[in-house]
Amino acid sequence: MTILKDILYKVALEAVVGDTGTAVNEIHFDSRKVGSKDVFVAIKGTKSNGHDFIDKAIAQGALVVVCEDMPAEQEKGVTYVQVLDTHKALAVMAANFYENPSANLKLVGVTGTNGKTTIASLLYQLFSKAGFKVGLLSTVEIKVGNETFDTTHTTPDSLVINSFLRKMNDAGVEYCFMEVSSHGIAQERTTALYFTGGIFTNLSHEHLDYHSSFAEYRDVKKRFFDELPASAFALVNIDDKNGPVMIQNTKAKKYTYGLKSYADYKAQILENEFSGLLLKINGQEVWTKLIGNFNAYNVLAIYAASELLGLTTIESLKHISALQAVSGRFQYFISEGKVTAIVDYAHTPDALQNVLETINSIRTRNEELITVVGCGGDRDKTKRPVMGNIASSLSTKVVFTSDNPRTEDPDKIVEEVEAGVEPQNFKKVMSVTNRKQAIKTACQLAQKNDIILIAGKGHENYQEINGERFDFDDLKIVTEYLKQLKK
Ligand SMILES: CC(=O)N[C@H]1[C@@H](OP(=O)(O)OP(=O)(O)OC[C@H]2O[C@@H](n3ccc(=O)[nH]c3=O)[C@H](O)[C@@H]2O)O[C@H](CO)[C@@H](O)[C@@H]1O[C@H](C)C(=O)N[C@@H](C)C(=O)N[C@H](CCC(=O)O)C(=O)O
Ligand SMILES: Nc1ncnc2c1ncn2[C@@H]1O[C@H](COP(=O)(O)OP(=O)(O)OP(=O)(O)O)[C@@H](O)[C@H]1O
Ligand SMILES: N[C@H](CCC[C@H](N)C(=O)O)C(=O)O
Ligand SMILES: [Mg+2]
Repeated sequence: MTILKDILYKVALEAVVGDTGTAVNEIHFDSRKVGSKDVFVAIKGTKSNGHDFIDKAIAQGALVVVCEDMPAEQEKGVTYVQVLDTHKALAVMAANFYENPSANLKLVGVTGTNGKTTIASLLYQLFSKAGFKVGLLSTVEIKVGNETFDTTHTTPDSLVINSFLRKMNDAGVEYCFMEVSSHGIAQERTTALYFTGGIFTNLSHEHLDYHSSFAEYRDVKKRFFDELPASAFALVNIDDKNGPVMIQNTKAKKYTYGLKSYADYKAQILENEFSGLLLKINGQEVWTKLIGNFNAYNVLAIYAASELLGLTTIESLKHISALQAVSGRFQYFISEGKVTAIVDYAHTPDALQNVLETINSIRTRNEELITVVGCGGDRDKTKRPVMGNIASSLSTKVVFTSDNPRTEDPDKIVEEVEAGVEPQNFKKVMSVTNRKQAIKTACQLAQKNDIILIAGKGHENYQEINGERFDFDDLKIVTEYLKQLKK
C-alpha cells in the first residue's frame, strides 16, 4: 500500500476533493484493470475518453480518480484529483510509485525515425560485453540483465517503463538503453524520467497519420531534447538536416556525429561489403559485421555514446567489432543454391530506400534483386505509393504483398502501394496479397546469385489480420521455401 499524497508529489494539481492521506494499491488508466483501492487515471485518448469510464472504475473499487474534467457529482469516500494533463500526471505518479528508478541508473534514450532499435540493442550488447549489467527497452524485447520480456510497444506506457526500471534497480542494472518513439513523447510516456543522455538518429516520413504535419512530428521529437537536464548529453546526427534543430533549445551538453559534415565524432567508410563495414572512426580503423551506409551512422552513434558514458576508445572499438546484427535488421543468409535472402524491418520510405541502395551498392549488376514488400494497415496511408515507387525503382523485380493489414482490406492496401509505380517499371512488378505466397513466388523467381529482400516485418513473429495475430516469420518462411525448391 502507498499513500496517495506520496504518489502525487510534483504532480501539478488544479483541485482536490477528498483525502490525500488515503492508502492505495495500484495505479491504472484502463478501467477494465481497476481493482479494490486502486487509483484510476482518466485519459482522453485517440479512440475513447477515459472520463466516460470513471463510474465503472469506481464500481470496480477505485478509491482515487485523477481527471482533467471534474465529474459533476462526486462519490462519497472517493478522492478526486483534477489536473491539466492526465498523461503527464500519470507519468509523474508512475515514477513516484516505483520510487524514481530512472535516477538510480544511467538511462539513455534513442529517438528518430529509423535506427532506434539498432542503436539501443547494440549499446545493450556493447555494455554487456564490457562487463556491466544492462537493461533495454526496445521494439523487439525488454531486457533486465540477461532476462528477456515480451513487449507490445517501442516505448511502453509510463507504468510499464517505471515497473521495468524498478526491476532493473533490484537486479543491479547500471545502464539502460531505451527507444523513445514520437507517440511515446506525445503521450508523455517518458515524462518524469531522469535521462543521462539522448541520441538522435534521423527524421523522415513516418506516422503522419498520428501527427498532423511533418513539422509537428519534428517538434515532438525535439521536445525530448528540450526536456533533457543540463547534466545530460545530447548526441545528434549532424548530417540529418533536423540534427541541429533537435538541440536548438536543449540545456544538455551538445555533441554531434556525422560522415559528411564537421562533427565531434566523425567516421569514414573504407569498405562496404556483404560481410560487413570497415570504418575509420576519429582516426581509428574498426571492422564491424553490420552492413550498409546507414549502419555506419548507427555504429558511429554507438561509439560516441559509449565514450560519453565513460568507456575508453580501445574498449569500445574492441566491442564494436564483435557486435552481432539485431534480429530482423538486415538479417541474411545464403542458401545452398546461392540465393541470398535478406529480412529487414524497413517499413518507412527512407529505410526501404537505404536498404535497397545498400544492396545495390554491394551487388554486382548481373543478379536480380527481388523485393517482397507491403505496408501496414491502420497506419500512415501516404507512405504507401512512396514505398511502391522506391521498391520498383531500386529493384529488378518486386512482389507487392500484405504487411499487417490490421482492420483494413489487404487488397486495397496493395493497390495503394502499386499506385506509386511509374510506367517504365510496370513490367517489374506483380502483386500477391498473401504474404506467404508472395515469399514463395520470390523464391520461385530467384536463380543462383540472385538476392531476395523481404522488407517491413523484420523480427515480427506474427501477422495481424482483423485484430488477430497469426504465427508468421519472414525468415523461417523464406528459409523453408528455398530449401523446398532446392535453391
Ligand atoms: C494511437 C496510440 O498511440 N494509442 C495508444 C494510447 O491509447 P489511447 O489513449 O489512444 O486509447 P483509447 O482507446 O483512445 O482510450 C482512452 C483511454 O480510455 C481508457 N479506457 C478505454 C476503454 C475502457 O473500457 N476503459 C478505459 O478506461 C483507455 O485505457 C485509455 O486510457 O495509449 C495506450 C496506453 O499507453 C497505448 O497502448 C495505445 O497504443 C496503441 C495500442 C498503438 O497501437 N500504438 C502505436 C501506434 C504506438 O504507440 N506506436 C509507437 C511508435 C512505434 C514506432 O516507433 O514506429 C510505440 O512506441 O510503440
Ligand atoms: N540509421 C539509419 N538510417 C536509416 N535507416 C536505418 C537506420 N538504421 C536502420 N535503418 C533501417 O530502418 C529499419 C528499422 O531500423 P530500426 O528497427 O533500428 O529502427 P527503429 O527506429 O527502431 O524503428 P521503429 O520506429 O519501428 O521502432 C532497419 O531495418 C533498416 O532498414
Ligand atoms: N512501430 C511501427 C511498426 C510498423 C511495422 C510494420 N510491420 C507495420 O505493421 O506497419 C508501428 O506500429 O507503426
Ligand atoms: Mg524500434
